[in-house]
Amino acid sequence: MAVCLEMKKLRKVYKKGEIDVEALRGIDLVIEKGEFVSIMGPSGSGKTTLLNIVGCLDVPTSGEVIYNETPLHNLKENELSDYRKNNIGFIFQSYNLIPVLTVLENVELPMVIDKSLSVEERTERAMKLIERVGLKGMENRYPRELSGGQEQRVAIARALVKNPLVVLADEPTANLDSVTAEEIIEIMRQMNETEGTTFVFSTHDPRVEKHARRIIFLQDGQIARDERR
Ligand SMILES: Nc1ncnc2c1ncn2[C@@H]1O[C@H](COP(=O)(O)OP(=O)(O)OP(=O)(O)O)[C@@H](O)[C@H]1O
Repeated sequence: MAVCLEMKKLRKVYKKGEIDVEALRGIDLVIEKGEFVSIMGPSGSGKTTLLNIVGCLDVPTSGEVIYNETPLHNLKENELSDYRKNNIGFIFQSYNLIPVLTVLENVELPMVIDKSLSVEERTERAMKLIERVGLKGMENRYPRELSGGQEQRVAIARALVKNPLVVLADEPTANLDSVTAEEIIEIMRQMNETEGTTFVFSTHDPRVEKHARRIIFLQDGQIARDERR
């Protein structure tokens, strides 16, 4: 299997006044292409910090993140932001859709700055994903006209629209009821199987856990267990 993403001796220390908070204390982890990985652990164990660093939204205090043989620490700030836009899809617990844009426009958004695609190609690709996440016929609705589960489906379509190397999801089901939470994970799983997209998501939720193929348990900023199923 080809390596998608590698973390080497990752450390993150937050300064809180006089106090240093060690959020990550030496994470070594290899994630292969096509994996479906859940990061679990108690509140404060470092899940969000880890996803933020892997997603180029924050930088580690020390250690390395290497994507597909690209070491992120060699990139300048603007290069890092380009790398993120082109290679990483995000799904957030609060969906983060743009309220004044329709479902179709939200899904098209990551492609708008990409001049290599025509308007027709963008629309076609977005519509295909909207259908794949089960929202055909809802493309002209606004986020306020959708349920939480439907909003998260839009977010999944948006995260996938540029064929990213990896999709990172920080507690994607935190605001959903249990049936909807399982549906959302099931859609992510189908995308993982059919498109081969690598997914890394954090969760507290045991209902979600059972769908993961690999579970990394964090405890106090370290990997306590790494289970494959
Ligand atoms: N910006 C920050 N400044 C200072 N400390 C922070 C900051 N962000 C996180 N921390 C601390 O780092 C540690 C790890 O936090 P993190 O949010 O990564 O944990 P988590 O596992 O995602 O928690 P939760 O499940 O509650 O979201 C915690 O002790 C937290 O208080």
